[in-house]
Amino acid sequence: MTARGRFLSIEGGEGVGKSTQINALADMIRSHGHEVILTREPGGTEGAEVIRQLLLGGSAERWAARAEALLFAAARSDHVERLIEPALASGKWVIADRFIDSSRAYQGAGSGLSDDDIMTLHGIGSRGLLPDRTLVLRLDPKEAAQRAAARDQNRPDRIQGRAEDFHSDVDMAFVGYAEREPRVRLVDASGTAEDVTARLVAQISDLLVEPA
Ligand SMILES: Nc1ncnc2c1ncn2[C@@H]1O[C@H](COP(=O)(O)OP(=O)(O)OP(=O)(O)O)[C@@H](O)[C@H]1O
Ligand SMILES: Cc1cn([C@H]2C[C@H](O)[C@@H](COP(=O)(O)O)O2)c(=O)[nH]c1=O
Repeated sequence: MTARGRFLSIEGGEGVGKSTQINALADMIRSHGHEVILTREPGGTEGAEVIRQLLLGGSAERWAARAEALLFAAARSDHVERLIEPALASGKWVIADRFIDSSRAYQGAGSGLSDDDIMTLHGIGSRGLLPDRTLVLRLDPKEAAQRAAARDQNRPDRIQGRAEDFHSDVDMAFVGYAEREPRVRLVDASGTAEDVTARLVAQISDLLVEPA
């Protein structure tokens, strides 16, 4: 019987380097003999990518907080059922650029829904699937904002463009998860990309047993 693959998520605020790091992390895991699938949220499947456009485009007021949370949960449900679960069942590793902890931090802590409500939606949509390990990249907010602004030529998406207080609540929520939940690890995202990759690898080394 094929051993189930491992599921990792990379989390954190805007511009901290998540998308940059998942490729380097995947290369390192592949060098240990594992097949790795990279994916992102919202998105990862055809339907979820359509929902991504609905969520990230349009005016700041396009969605009320509860509708927004439901749309993220719907996108995640399709992503889990059609991509993540089949990949894990066939022994592949999956690395997701954001997962449920983004909903807890952005729609929960940032937008006022309770953690219980977010997790109830996750229970219905995705049978409560949690990553084996969640790596939260943290960077000084000014440096992260500069990185994101340079990348996006100062055109933030609907959620990225929210107030500083919102993003600070999101960041503190991630810190709280790491304090209470052993699967969640904080990783310093300052320095070179290579420095950051080394810190990420150190946080998953216990999972990296070579396949038989
Ligand atoms: N260690 C680093 N040092 C300097 N610049 C970096 C570093 N890592 C990533 N960057 C640059 O910072 C910008 C943001 O990085 P990236 O897109 O990986 O962040 P992200 O966390 O995925 O952002 P978002 O959540 O907003 O999509 C990119 O232009 C990237 O090239
Ligand atoms: C999964 C998820 C994401 N978000 C927010 C966080 C970001 O502002 C965008 C995604 O953009 P990225 O460039 O791909 O990081 O969506 C959220 O609010 N809730 C979620 O569950």
